[in-house]
Order: sequence, then structure tokens, then C-alpha cells
Amino acid sequence: MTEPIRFLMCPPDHYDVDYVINPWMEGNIHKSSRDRAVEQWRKLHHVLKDHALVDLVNPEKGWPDMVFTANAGLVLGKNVVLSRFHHKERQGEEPHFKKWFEDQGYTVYELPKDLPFEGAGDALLDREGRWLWAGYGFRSELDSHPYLAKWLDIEVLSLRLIDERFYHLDTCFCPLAGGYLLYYPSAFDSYSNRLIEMRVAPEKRIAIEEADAVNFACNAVNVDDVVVMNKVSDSLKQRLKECGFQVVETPLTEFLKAGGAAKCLTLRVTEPVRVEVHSLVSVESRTIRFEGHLLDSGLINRALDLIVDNGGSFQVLNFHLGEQRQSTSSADVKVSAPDHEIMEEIMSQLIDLGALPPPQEICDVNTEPVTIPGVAPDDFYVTTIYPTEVRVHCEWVKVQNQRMDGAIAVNFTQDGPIAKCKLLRDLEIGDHVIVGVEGIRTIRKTESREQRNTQEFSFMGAGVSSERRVELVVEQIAWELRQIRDQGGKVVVTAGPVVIHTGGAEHLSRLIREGYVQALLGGNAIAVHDIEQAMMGTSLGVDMKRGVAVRGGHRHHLKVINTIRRYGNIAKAVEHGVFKTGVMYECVRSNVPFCLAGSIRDDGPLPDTEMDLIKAQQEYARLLQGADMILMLSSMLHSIGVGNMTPAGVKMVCVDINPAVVTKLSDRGSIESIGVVTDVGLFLSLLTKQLDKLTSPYHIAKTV
Ligand SMILES: NC(=O)c1ccc[n+]([C@@H]2O[C@H](COP(=O)([O-])OP(=O)(O)OC[C@H]3O[C@@H](n4cnc5c(N)ncnc54)[C@H](O)[C@@H]3O)[C@@H](O)[C@H]2O)c1
Ligand SMILES: NC(=[NH2+])NCCC[C@H](N)C(=O)O
Repeated sequence: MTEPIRFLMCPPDHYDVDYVINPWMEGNIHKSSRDRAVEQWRKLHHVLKDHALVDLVNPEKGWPDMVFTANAGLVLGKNVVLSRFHHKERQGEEPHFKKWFEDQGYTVYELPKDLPFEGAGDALLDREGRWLWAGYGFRSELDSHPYLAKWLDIEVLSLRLIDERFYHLDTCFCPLAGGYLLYYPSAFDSYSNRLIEMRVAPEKRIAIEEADAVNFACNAVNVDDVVVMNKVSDSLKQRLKECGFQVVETPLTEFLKAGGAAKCLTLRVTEPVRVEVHSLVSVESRTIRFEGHLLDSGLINRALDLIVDNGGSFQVLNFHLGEQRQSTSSADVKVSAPDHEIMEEIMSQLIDLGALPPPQEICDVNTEPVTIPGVAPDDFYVTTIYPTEVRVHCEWVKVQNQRMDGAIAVNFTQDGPIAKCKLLRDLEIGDHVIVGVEGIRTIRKTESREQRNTQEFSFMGAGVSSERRVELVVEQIAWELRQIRDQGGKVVVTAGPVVIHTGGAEHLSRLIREGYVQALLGGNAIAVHDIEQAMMGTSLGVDMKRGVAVRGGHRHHLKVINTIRRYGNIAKAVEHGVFKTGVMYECVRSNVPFCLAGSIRDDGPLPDTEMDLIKAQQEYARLLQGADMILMLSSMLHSIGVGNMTPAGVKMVCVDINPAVVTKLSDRGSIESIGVVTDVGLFLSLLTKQLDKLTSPYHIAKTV
């Protein structure tokens, strides 16, 4: 004979809404009616007694939520994992539930302190007993799931809750007999929805709408073909009927005020064990270390947010806080993720932030050989702008040619192992490409509090300046340009035609003439309109002195293109004295190399414009080598292209009128990039004025 089904309930003698620990309780403190609550609880008790046996645990004064026995623990067979409540408001219930379980002869497992898990509120057995669905995100920690798998010897499938109204798994998820599942998909992240869809066939999934979800339709008690719940829409009732279920509605509005309904008020204490199922858990954990000004720079917050936002969870194992203002801190963080794929995603983002693997953990990175030229193995590690080191033969090897969006190829030479960033198209058979994320670290400069404060002062917190601060930023840039020039350094300018349209040509020309620019990168347009201005006084047909469109002026730039084509290229036209001013003229005269990369928009193009984009990219990369500073002037296309090729450590100044473009360009997570939101013509004129000031004779202010 099979054992009768039993539930545990707790009479609502001390029930009330005394505090707020979930969104349903907000505005409901002491708003529930005790009499109505008692009446509703009795009705539920009565309904359940028609289908099962109901045990009672004594209500304890001072613990108003003890009515919600679903949160007592999680039972399977004669084992129970006792809850560890997340909120202190409920922690006092633990010993009372523990005593009840022990008195009934259950073996009680207790989780480590500070590892929250809220029992059957967050863990629901598939009704066929094949596996356990376990929720995390609000009340229970992902790290509790491996314990459930071990102690209850069952496979655990972790589901992440993302809508705080559905803070417990049983508020939005209800496995039913026959393999059916009643659930509210929007309460879960997409990974969890995928997992649900992989385990439950489409015809068995009963996805509900928000209107039913907020009436706690998923917070239902299922005994065979009976489903007991607070309230249900006609359409859902009909759907459940078609699946062979009979719905019993019993109002529980007083308990909804505390965020619970039928299922929360009960705990099924007879859950038969299937002997053939065993422990299996896909939760993975890894420990990483952070070092630096973790608090001052906000790094630790960013890292922990990143873990949670990607569906993982963390435990800070130890945190050593630097005592002096200049001393650095360190933290060891245990990261858990519901599966390997998510762990790899989180890890690669943490590596970008500068996370370090535990010392000596890995001796060799994982590599796979290239089998098709120009194609990396599937799981290849994608590089960032930050200096990177990889483990080879138990040593850290620095990656050469650092840039973002590449792969790392490891090759063994007579002089030892060499690791190099390579673009996909440059991969060759024989290259061994790093896969996965183990044994890789990026080196980040530790930003000191002082450095950070001055950066913020000069360039504003987000690195994007407002009108008011432009002058201040320009002063600093002029100072650095002057220093770089005097030290024989390298400044690369990338510029779009707006520089010419806004009257910036004369200023940029001066910068080139006076030795502040060592290479120019752009497209067809900057050269075309610059030469148009030099030859005809217009830029895109607009008279640059009077600011008015010239009749027929739209043809000017085509005439210019035609002329240059006749001479063969820009340099030859300069040699022949075809034009004598402007940006391109100064480049030719001062031997400043330039590269014009082609685009689909180009008219002509000029003979100098490189229409083979692979060649253009290679030439850009060559001219960028060794740059100390890059001035990016109003060309989204070329500036983003340049940003992609540039490793961290090179100062980038992005000037654009559109804040979104500036943010995109300067948001590289490195302190060296500065965004300036302003008109580029104005910026260049301020910059040359400021450089004039720096070169003018020094006058000591007279004191009276
Ligand atoms: N006739 C031609 O051959 C022709 C003409 C135009 C563009 N093009 C080509 O098209 C490609 C894209 O052109 P692009 O780089 O000019 O376009 P883009 O859209 O990539 O960049 C232009 C940027 O200038 C910014 N901007 C506009 N007004 C500004 C101002 N007053 N001050 C500061 N910033 C300002 C915009 O916000 C934008 O981000 C290039 O390769 C270019 O050579 C060719
Ligand atoms: N299994 C449940 N969903 N229980 C509901 C618990 C309600 C209680 N007020 C809390 O926030 O903890």
C-alpha cells in the first residue's frame, strides 16, 4: 500500500504583515484582517483534507510568517534540508521547524551559516520525482544547490528568478502531475527558460499570462488531478481542464498581502524517493582574486554586479582592505554559475576587469590547432585592449601585438613559447589558438585615489566633458601635445570631413605644420573636402569665408577628385602646385604619412584612397604602432576602426558633437580615454590658441 500524502500547515494565530521583505508587503503593514485570514486558512485546510492528511506545527508568537510552511525546509523521503532564511525577520522560525522535523524522525541537514536557502518555497520536485527545480536570485543562493544535490541525491536544475514580485520559485512555477508544468516565463531569465524548454515538452508547458501570475495562479497545491489555488481566469481554468486537471479556487487574499497563497501555506512532507535517480548538479564554482584600489575605483562593485547580472552568484571568501590611502586591497571571490557556458562567459568578463586566477592554479592554457586557415576553433578566447598574459609551461607569457577582437596563437620556438594576438583572417595552419578562459589574465593599472580624483576633475567622472569643461580639457590636451612633441613622441590624428566643414582645416593644418601630428588617418572625404577648400574656397559647396552655399558648389568636390586623378595622386598634385594650403598639403610638405581608407559612400575615389579594406586596416595598424596619443576628430567610422586596433595605455581623445558617439568611443574602461562633446572646429581653434599660449614668452605677473 502506498503511504498517504501528507502536508504540513501552521495555523495563522500570529499571522500579520509586520514588516516588508517582498514587494507584496509594501503598503500592507497591519492591513490584513485576522478574522478573514483565519477563515481563508480554514477553508484551504478543509479543501486539502479532502485529498490528503494535514499535520500542524504550533504557531509561535513573534514569527508572523510561520504560516508559510513551504519555507520550513525541503523534504525528500526521510531527509530534509532545513531553510536558512535570507531575512533576519524570518530567521527565528528555523529552530521551531527544525524541532518539528526532528520530532517526526526526519534527518535534518543544515546549510553553512550565511548560505540562504528558503526550502520548498525555492525548490520544487518534478512531480514524477525525476529531478529538483531550484530557484535563486532573491532568497536562495545558487551555492546552496550543490548541497541539495548531495544530501538529497537528486539532479538539481537551477533557475534564476529576475522579477522581484516573484521572489520565490513557487510564486511563478508549479510542476504538476503527469509531467505538466504551470509557470510564468517572464519571471525567469532566458537561460532558465531555455532549460525549462529543454526538459518539459511543449505540450506539457502551461505558460500563464501576467494577470493570472499576479493572482498567484502558480502558487498552487497539486494532488493527483486536483489543483488548488487562490484565483484563476476562465481561460486558464479551461486550459487546465483540457490537460485533465480540476481546479479548486479558494480565496487567499489576506495572505497575498504578505506575498503568499495556497502553495506557500503548505509543505508536502511525503515526497517519495525514486531509487534510480541520483545526484547531479551543473553548478560550477571557481575562485578568482582581485588586487588594486578595489573600493576607490569601484572595481569590486563592478565585478560583483557583473557576476549577478550574468546569472551567477558569488561569495567573498576574504577581503583585505588596504589601510593607507595609497595601499591596495585584495579580495578572493568564489564565483558560481548554473552551468559551464555561463561560467565561461562570466570568467571572460572578469578577466577583462583584471581578475587573476589563483596563483599556480593552471600550468598551461588550453589550445586547439587551427585546421582551416583563417578560422579559429569554436571556443577561442577573444582578446581585449588590455595587456594580457597566458600560462605556458607554468610561466606567465606576455601576449604580443595586443589588440581587441583577436585570438591568441601560441607557438613554440627555439627561444621558448611565443603568444601573439592574431586577427581571425591571419590564423594559419600550425597555430595553436587558446580556447576557454583558464590560465589567462589581463594586467590593469592600479588607479590610485589621487590619479582618479585628478582625472575626474579634468575630464569629469564619465570621461565625457560638457561645454563648460571643454576649455579645461583643451588646456590639458595642449599640454600633453606639447610634451609629446618635445619628447619626440607620436600623435596620430583620425579625422572626418566635418573638420573641414566646421572651419577646422586651418587649425589642423597648423598642428601638422608645427610638428604636433605624426600620422593622419581618415577616409576619402576629409581629403576631398580639404582639397576642395584649398582649391575652390568651398567645403561641400559651402563658401567657407561667407558661410553660404555657392551656386553649383555641389559639383566642386567632383571637379577636385577629377583634378587629383589627372595628376596621379595628392602628392603629385602638391608637387605641381595645384593647391598650396590645407591638411593634405601640410601632410605632403611635412612628410607626415597618411592613410585614406575607402568606404561604400566614396565619390571618385581619390587615387590615394585604399579601397582594399584589408590593406587599409593593415596600413592603419602600421601607422598606429608606437602612438602615444590619438586625436579622434568627428569620424565615427574611422575612430571606431582605430579604437579597435589600439591597446590600452595609448591616450585617446575623442571629439564629437554627439554624446552617444563620444561615450561609445571613450568607454573602454581604461582611464586613458577622454571624451569631448563639442563642435570639432571650435575644439581645434581652442587647441591652437592654447598651444600659442604655451609657446608665448613667459611673463611673471607683477605683484603690487
Ligand atoms: N564624397 C565622399 O566621398 C564622402 C562624403 C562623406 C563621407 N564619405 C566617407 O564616408 C565615411 C564616413 O564618413 P564620416 O567619417 O564623415 O561619417 P561618420 O558618420 O562616421 O562620422 C561623422 C561624425 O561627425 C560628428 N559630427 C557632426 N557634426 C559635428 C560637429 N560640428 N562637430 C563635431 N562632430 C560632428 C557626427 O556626430 C558623427 O559622429 C568615411 O569613410 C568618409 O570618407 C565620403
Ligand atoms: N513559499 C512562499 N512563497 N512563501 C511566501 C512567504 C511570504 C513571506 N512574507 C516572505 O516574504 O518570506
